[in-house]
Amino acid sequence: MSDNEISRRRLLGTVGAAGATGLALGAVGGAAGHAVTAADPATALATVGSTGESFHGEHQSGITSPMQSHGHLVAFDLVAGAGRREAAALMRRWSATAARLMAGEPADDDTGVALDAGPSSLTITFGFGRTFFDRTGLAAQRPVQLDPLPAFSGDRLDPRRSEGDLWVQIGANDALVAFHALRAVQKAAGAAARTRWQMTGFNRSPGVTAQPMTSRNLMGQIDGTRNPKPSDHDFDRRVFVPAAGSGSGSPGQPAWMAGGSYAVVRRIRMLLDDWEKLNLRDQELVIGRRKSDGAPLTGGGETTELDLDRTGPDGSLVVPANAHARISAPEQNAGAAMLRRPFSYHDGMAADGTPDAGLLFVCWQADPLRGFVPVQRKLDRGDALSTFIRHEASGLFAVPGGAEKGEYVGERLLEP
Ligand SMILES: C=CC1=C(C)c2cc3[nH]c(cc4nc(cc5[nH]c(cc1n2)c(C)c5CCC(=O)O)C(CCC(=O)O)=C4C)c(C)c3C=C
Ligand SMILES: [Fe+2]
Repeated sequence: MSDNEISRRRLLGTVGAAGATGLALGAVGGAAGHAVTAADPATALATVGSTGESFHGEHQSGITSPMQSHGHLVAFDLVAGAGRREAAALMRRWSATAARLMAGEPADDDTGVALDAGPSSLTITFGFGRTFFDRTGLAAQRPVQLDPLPAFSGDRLDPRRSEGDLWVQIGANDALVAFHALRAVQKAAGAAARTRWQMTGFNRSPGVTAQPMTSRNLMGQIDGTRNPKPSDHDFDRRVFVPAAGSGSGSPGQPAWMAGGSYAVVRRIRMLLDDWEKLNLRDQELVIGRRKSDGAPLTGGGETTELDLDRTGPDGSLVVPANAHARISAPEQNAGAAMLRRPFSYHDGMAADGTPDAGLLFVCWQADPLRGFVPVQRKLDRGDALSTFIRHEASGLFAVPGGAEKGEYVGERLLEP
């Protein structure tokens, strides 16, 4: 064991105590304005570093886990000649790597990038794309839910940054921990799979607002208010595939998907130069909610229901007919709903000089035909927001249930 590993483990030994006592965030990182070195007096690990998510469980982590400040989405294709055996070995390696990193332990042949940091709420989530099943001879096991998404009129999709045999979502509350996990996953792919595309995103850092609050996107809106909540009576039914025979299931789901979910991934560019030219009132009419606090234009606070029938003194609807929050509401889409868990992205400047920035939109549902598809169909026809966004890449992935101890993710598909 190297000295670095020893010091990392020593540091991790403080994790339990730090987490339990709930350290003041003021202790993080030492004084501002000078570089903090190892010679400075030690402080225990801050809550943000010491918090960890569990790799094992009924569902994979990274679906209902709190949104993290740093993320990587990466798709892989199996190499020519790699089939079911190689895919099973790959999922075994990836699961072992994820379990270690999420516990704050180093990977095999560790790069050292995350040494000294705690788990930092790292999650690593694995999914299978439609093409995975033909490549591995498992076409009979492919869920119909992975049938291609319909083409939408506003789509400007780049196939080189879309789909893929395998998909990995990485999230962490530290940029180095997230990058370290990305490299470890890529390295563990070995000779079996090659990166097809990779995207990097971010959200607010934990602790930067006076109270915990719904995140903002790069248009400045509070985004996520009306997400289904784990405490909702129908949350599990909406988000996760039920076990066969539970009586509550989506039809046609294979047994290996029990406890799993479907991720729709869209890289949605925001046309920020155009958006930022709109005055505040017009920006709020596009969404149907106030920008400052996310409250409906019909009044109340962030969590007050929209009054979709309310008209103003001139007789026009207060929440316009084409407002995004109206068109996407479950009440307008036969109950269709999804759990939105996005990252923002900023990839510098596009060739035309505008910011290449927007939303890595990731949404989770038990069946895309009862979640993303009907809602996007409706948005595609008449959403006021569509003038200011462009869907540039797309992916649909079956994300199996979580692994029990001693099991790897996808084992129920690959070695039933
Ligand atoms: C097909 C699904 C959706 C896409 C694509 C989408 C893109 C998108 N949305 C925002 C900003 C906001 N969306 C809000 C609400 C909202 N959006 C969707 C679906 C998609 N959005 C749903 C299902 C909902 C909830 C509707 C409801 O339950 O009533 C909001 C309002 C606040 C909130 O509830 O989260 C904002 C703001 C952007 C910027 C965007 C693409 C870049
Ligand atoms: Fe939305």
